[in-house]
Amino acid sequence: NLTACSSKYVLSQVHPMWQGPLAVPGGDRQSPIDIVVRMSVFDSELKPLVNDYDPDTCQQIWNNGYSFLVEYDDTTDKSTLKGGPLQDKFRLCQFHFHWGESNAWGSEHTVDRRLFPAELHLVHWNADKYSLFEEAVMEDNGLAVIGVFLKVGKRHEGLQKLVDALPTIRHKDSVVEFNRFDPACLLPSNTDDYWTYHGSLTTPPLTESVTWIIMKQHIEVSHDQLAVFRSLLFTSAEEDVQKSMVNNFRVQQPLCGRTVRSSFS
Ligand SMILES: COc1ccc(C)cc1NC(=O)Nc1ccc2c(c1)[B-](O)(O)OC2
Ligand SMILES: [Zn+2]
Repeated sequence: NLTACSSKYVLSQVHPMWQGPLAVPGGDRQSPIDIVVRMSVFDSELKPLVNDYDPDTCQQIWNNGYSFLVEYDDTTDKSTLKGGPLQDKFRLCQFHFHWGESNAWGSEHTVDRRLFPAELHLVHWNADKYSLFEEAVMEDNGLAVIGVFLKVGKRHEGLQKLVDALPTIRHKDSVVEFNRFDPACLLPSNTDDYWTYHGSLTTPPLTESVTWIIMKQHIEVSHDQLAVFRSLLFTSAEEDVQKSMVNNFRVQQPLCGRTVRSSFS
């Protein structure tokens, strides 16, 4: 729908979590999107991704009232991402997931309209250009986010350590120490095949600062592991009505003439 692209301000969908429309300045590169495979353009210049994560930089896991975040110490270059479509070196700051109340939906991006039960986002910021995540999140080319689709299948051994910590952060704003988790274990075996496009955060402030790198290959987690995600709560311990943390995804946004490039033909 071109109207959503040409207007100076686009009203993002009225999202249950955000109580009403959100005006986003100049919203013509919003995320997530549907990746139409046959419309993506193979770019032979795209390099393999180079991720170099140090599990010792893992610090804590917390429930922010919308997802759960595993946060990393990003004060040094110990956990970095470069290569792929990126010109600069990016530092890992956190990863989180989006999921549905059922296995039928939950991802933010889709591939030829196909929904996955969940999607992992590994968030990095441009440490060559900025000195803080808070700065980079407001700037063009400030963030690089790796998206990985989750499918329900065999149990993911690496994920289990994280799943076991979730009951200790059931409520919004709860935090626990979380150490020595290697996020590389959540990447698919093949990270050379991906789609990439310029987009935005999918939650406020919805800034258009993200180079998205969406993996073609998904990872598998078990039904029971995903069920523990759904045992989290949007609400804090004080609230008298507890709401289960499910469907924490944004609806697909208009492509507005953007090209999605693929690293594979
Ligand atoms: C209230 O939220 C904030 C307050 C202050 C600052 C500096 C940033 C944020 N939000 C933020 O970083 N969101 C955010 C960051 C990265 C990603 C996403 C959301 B996603 O689209 O889900 O995947 C990648
Ligand atoms: Zn996300």
